[in-house]
Amino acid sequence: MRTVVVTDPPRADVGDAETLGTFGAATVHEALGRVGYLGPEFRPAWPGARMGGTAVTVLCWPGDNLMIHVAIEQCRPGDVLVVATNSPSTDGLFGELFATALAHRGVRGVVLGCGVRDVAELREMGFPAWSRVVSAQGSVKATAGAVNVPVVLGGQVVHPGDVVVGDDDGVTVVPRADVPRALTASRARLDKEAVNRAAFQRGELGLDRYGLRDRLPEFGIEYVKYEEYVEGTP
Ligand SMILES: O=C([O-])CC(=O)C(=O)O
Ligand SMILES: [Mg+2]
Repeated sequence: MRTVVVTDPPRADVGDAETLGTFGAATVHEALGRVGYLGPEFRPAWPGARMGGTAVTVLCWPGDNLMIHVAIEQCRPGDVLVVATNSPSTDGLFGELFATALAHRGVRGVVLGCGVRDVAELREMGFPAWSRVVSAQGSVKATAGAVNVPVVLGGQVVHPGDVVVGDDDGVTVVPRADVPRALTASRARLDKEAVNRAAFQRGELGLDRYGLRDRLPEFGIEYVKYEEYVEGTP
């Protein structure tokens, strides 16, 4: 690995990233074809956190947040800091002091493959943060890593400039080239869900609405009266 800091990488439109943030992690993930989700391990540090921004990526050594200090200078308004470690770590590499510096630069949030700390302060500040764990474990500032190189988090490759969407459901990453498709497909999905929601509010069933009732035999699903079921049960 080269200990490089890549400056000014191309990034997705920050307005588009913000819009995808309002759509949410689940909608964007579904709209793209059920891809890009970092998985259920990535949890918000406080409930209600929501954001969409463009990735500034950081590769740190476990227990060492030197490269976060280096990365902050590279962050521009509308960015999201995405922190990976080059071997698994639960240490609390990031807290409210880093968040203060990022908020000053107009950064919309942070996603950490390791731990976060100062959760109460992050909640009070309203600074969005997602991580695998909460951990008070402190860090050193000793080892070089990289900034704005591709990193892997939750099995997904995150390139600098990709869109990162986070909410209570977790985090979804959208490759920069897929942003136009994500916007169109997410809007279509939200419109479709609005129509379905209205139908469910009227009492319609998904079984009928989605044409599933006629397909029940195909799934091998049969209806059996309770008495028959009990009699047939050994
Ligand atoms: O300083 C650290 O190592 C992380 C932290 O707690 C903060 O950013 O407030
Ligand atoms: Mg702290």
